[in-house]
Amino acid sequence: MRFGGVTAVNDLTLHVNKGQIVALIGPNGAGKTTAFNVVTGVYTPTSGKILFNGKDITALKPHKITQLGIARTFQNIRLFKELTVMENVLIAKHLHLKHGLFSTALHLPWARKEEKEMRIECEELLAKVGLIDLKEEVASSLPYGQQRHLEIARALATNPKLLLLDEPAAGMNPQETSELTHFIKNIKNEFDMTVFMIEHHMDLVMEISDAIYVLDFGELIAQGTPDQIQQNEKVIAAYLGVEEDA
Ligand SMILES: Nc1ncnc2c1ncn2[C@@H]1O[C@H](COP(=O)(O)OP(=O)(O)OP(=O)(O)O)[C@@H](O)[C@H]1O
Repeated sequence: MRFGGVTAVNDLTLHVNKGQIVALIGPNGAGKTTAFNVVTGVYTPTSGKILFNGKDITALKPHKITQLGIARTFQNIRLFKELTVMENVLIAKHLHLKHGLFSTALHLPWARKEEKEMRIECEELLAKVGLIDLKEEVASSLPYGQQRHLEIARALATNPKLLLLDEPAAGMNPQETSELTHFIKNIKNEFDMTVFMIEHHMDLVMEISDAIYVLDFGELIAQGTPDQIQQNEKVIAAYLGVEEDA
């Protein structure tokens, strides 16, 4: 992926296998978010291909890619802060509603039925992720860690097969990071989910990843299991030697 004269990601080949948690790590500016943006259709790669379940999804529009089963969260929290936990998840669910928000607003009978079914599905989702007791709380009133959990729950409301998490532990203290680690593990099991994440918190990455890819200046410098990555000298030099969250 080039931006004018800048090659943000160069010659990256990366596989995320079904049922795995795969992490993409690397120093600031290494090209991680650009890689996510290419996968989710925000950018069309200058060259190369993105395959999802064997289908070429290169250059599809973001909403089309979401419909095919890829959901994502962002580095910064993007909740509807004044809406409740339930409403935040319901809005995401509407993306998949056949009749759309307009017919729901008109209270057409088939829209009402679908709305009711959606509410049930959202309640089931919130129960699975441990947020059901907070469903009527306003999003901004939740502690930071739970706002992050809600963002992930909202991404799950589109029934993805693959979940992309862009620095889910950004700004978290060790306690919140540890809770997030359990949260992601739980999601993987509850939803039989495949997870591809960018993360700087090495405790989290090393504990839950099946495979890790390391980018530096847009180039892949290493890939392997957490043990292999921890011992890789190129990685230590490029990344693990620098302070986390730098
Ligand atoms: N839209 C854009 N236009 C021009 N250059 C861009 C654009 N997006 C990213 N870049 C450049 O691409 C390179 C990679 O940036 P990117 O944000 O992908 O890195 P990153 O690894 O996600 O960093 P961070 O950990 O800070 O989020 C940087 O040099 C950045 O300035």
